Amino acid sequence: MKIKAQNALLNYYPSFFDTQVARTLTQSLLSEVAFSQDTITLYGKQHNVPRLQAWFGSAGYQYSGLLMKPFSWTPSLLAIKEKVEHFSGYQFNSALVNLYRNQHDSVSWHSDDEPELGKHPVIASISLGATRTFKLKHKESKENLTIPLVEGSLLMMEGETQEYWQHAVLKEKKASGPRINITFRQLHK
Ligand SMILES: O=C(O)CCC(=O)C(=O)O
Ligand SMILES: [Fe+2]
Repeated sequence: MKIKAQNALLNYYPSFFDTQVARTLTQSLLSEVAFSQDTITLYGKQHNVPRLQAWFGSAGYQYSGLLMKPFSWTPSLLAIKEKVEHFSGYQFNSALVNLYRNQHDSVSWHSDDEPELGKHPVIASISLGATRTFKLKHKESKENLTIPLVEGSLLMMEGETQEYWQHAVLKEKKASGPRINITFRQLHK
């Protein structure tokens, strides 16, 4: 399930978890994870992040002037992490968990290119709950990719992907229920 694009290494597995397992995991995560409404400060003004978030791992995580303190792994997150590690052959020491409450929640264009992630980060992205559209845009050629991330799917982003591409999950007009996304990452500290 390789997705072909220049300067990218993308592999998509739509049924990494079957629907029944995905539903159970969604319910467990909703009760285990203490999601918070974070704010970021831009030009001295505070803004609510347009989704709820929680950060897991041993070290804190800093982006856009926001320092996220880590929670310790919950049973469901650990089980998901172990399955992803076994399947992919990579190890991960942290995860960002996003809760998109409905179609109004989003993540704007960015690359996961924080220095702690290293030059060619490997990012394993698990989607649970509602399907939302994942967009990728090449920084130079402006080539576009659209992947509907379905419930129970795994998207692996590797190689030069973060260096050459940005990605986003934009607000949608069509009503959507809650979606949880987990991005497993390996932080080098
Ligand atoms: O929700 C998604 O599919 C992507 C989330 C994302 O890009 C991130 O957390 O860095
Ligand atoms: Fe991202």
